[in-house]
Order: sequence, then structure tokens, then C-alpha cells
Amino acid sequence: MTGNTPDTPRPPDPNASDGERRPDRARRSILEAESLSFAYGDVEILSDVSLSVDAATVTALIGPNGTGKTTLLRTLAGLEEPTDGAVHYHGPNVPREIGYLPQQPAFRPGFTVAETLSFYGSLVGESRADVLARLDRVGLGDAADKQVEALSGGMTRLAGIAQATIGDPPVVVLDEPGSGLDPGMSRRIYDVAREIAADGTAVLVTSHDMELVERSVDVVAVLADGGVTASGHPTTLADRFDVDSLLDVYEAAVSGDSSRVRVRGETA
Ligand SMILES: Nc1ncnc2c1ncn2[C@@H]1O[C@H](COP(=O)(O)OP(=O)(O)OP(=O)(O)O)[C@@H](O)[C@H]1O
Repeated sequence: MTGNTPDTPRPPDPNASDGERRPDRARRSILEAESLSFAYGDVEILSDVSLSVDAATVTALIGPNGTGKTTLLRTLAGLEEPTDGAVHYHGPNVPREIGYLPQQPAFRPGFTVAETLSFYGSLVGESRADVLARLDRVGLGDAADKQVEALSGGMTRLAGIAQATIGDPPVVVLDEPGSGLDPGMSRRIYDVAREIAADGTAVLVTSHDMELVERSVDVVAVLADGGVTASGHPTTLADRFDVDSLLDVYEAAVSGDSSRVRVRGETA
């Protein structure tokens, strides 16, 4: 079976380790990759990847450049069809199930930020006031009347993050949301991700900022050589690898020469 399939909610995993279990509530999978594989032509990028994206949780996918994080996010978001395995959506039946921030968000020129986001909001019944509140939340309130083509790279990303949350989808997938943002704004975006998760949303991010991930997320999944090589709460992972930081976990969980970029499953 391939593609996104709706499903009934699953009970929490009783085998989750203590560090992966929230003290106040059990985790509930909203989006799930099941034995998922993906190839561009005959080049396999992902192989037998299983991953759960849980409600009320910020999950970070980390891994070397070119290892397939964007490909996995796009497949989970239904933008790519897996070559094998399946993506299961276990969330409620709502107008917008998944909000997605691409790595390089772009908007059609000729419109203001508020006009652009109001258009997306109108598709799911959100008012201009709702949209302006979303812009405020990501720190872009003052740019509501700016033309989208006049936004800086970081501001465009912030607008993209606001766009991804329109309609309050049960799953929000953010591909490198902190990329191109100054440190204060990166932290703010992760705070926003935590706020959204606190409302019950399943938030999945990719990042290369280990410090920010370590202090901000509930679950980290390390993607390397086509598969998830480790996953769990940052502290649980550090304990498991007997190291002091997520950066050390990353280095232990990612095999091979970290100074080389993976290109189509090979190193270059
Ligand atoms: N459209 C495409 N056609 C062929 N190969 C592709 C295509 N898009 C990506 N790839 C290859 O798939 C692999 C995974 O790319 P992907 O963008 O998913 O990696 P990533 O982990 O997100 O990288 P980064 O951290 O640099 O953003 C890379 O080797 C890349 O060259």
C-alpha cells in the first residue's frame, strides 16, 4: 500500500521509554511513515523508514546534508509518492490536515503579505483578523501591508510559517524553519512550534541547529544512510549513547565522514 491513508487513532505505545513519555499524557500518533522507501529514478534515498509524528509533540528530524530529510517530509506531507511502504494519517477529518513549510518558501508577487495569507485563510474559513493574528504570532505583524516580493529571505520564511499554520491543521511540517533567521527569531520560531504543539498539534521540523533542537523539541529522529538510526527525547538519546549533548548524539548516530555531503546515496 502506498500514499496517505486515513486511519483510526491508535492507542499510545506502551513500550515507549520513560524519557519519550510525557508525564501528563500519552503520545498519540497523528502521522506515521510505515516501512517507507523512496527513490529518485533508480537511486534509493529512503529505505524502510518508520516514523511516528505525534500529537502535542515537537519532533525534529536531523541528519547530514543530502540524507533525505526534505524527501521524507515531502512524502509525509503527501507531496511525493513513496516507492514502497505507506503514510498513514490518524488525525481528525478537517479541511486542512497538514500544513507544510517548504525549505524555500515563495509567494506569488504583486500582493501584500496580508492579502496573500488572507487568500489561503479564505480557503479554510479564516478571516483577515485571524490571519493578522497569525502574522503577529511569528513576529511579522508590522509587515502585513508589505509586498511579498519586498520581504527579506527571513521574513519570507516567517510568512511561510504563518501560512503553514492557517486552518490549525493537526500536523504542521516545517522544513528548516530557522534557516536564514537571526538567532532571536530562530528561537522565537521554536517557541511558536512549542506553543502550537501545546495546543495538541503534531509539529515536525528539520534542522541543523543542534543546540536549538536540544532545548526545544520533545523527540529527535536521526536520519542517516537512508534510515532512522536513533530516535527519542534528546536527554534519553544522550543517556543511550553515553554522551553529554545532542551534537555528540548526532556524531555518534551518523556514520562516515561528517565533512562530506551525501550525494544520491553516495559520498562525494
Ligand atoms: N528532484 C530530485 N531528483 C533527483 N535527486 C534528488 C531530487 N531531489 C533531491 N534529490 C537527491 O536526494 C537526496 C536527498 O535530498 P534531500 O533534499 O531530501 O536531503 P536533505 O537531507 O533534506 O538535505 P539538506 O540537509 O541539504 O537540506 C540528495 O542526494 C539529493 O541530491
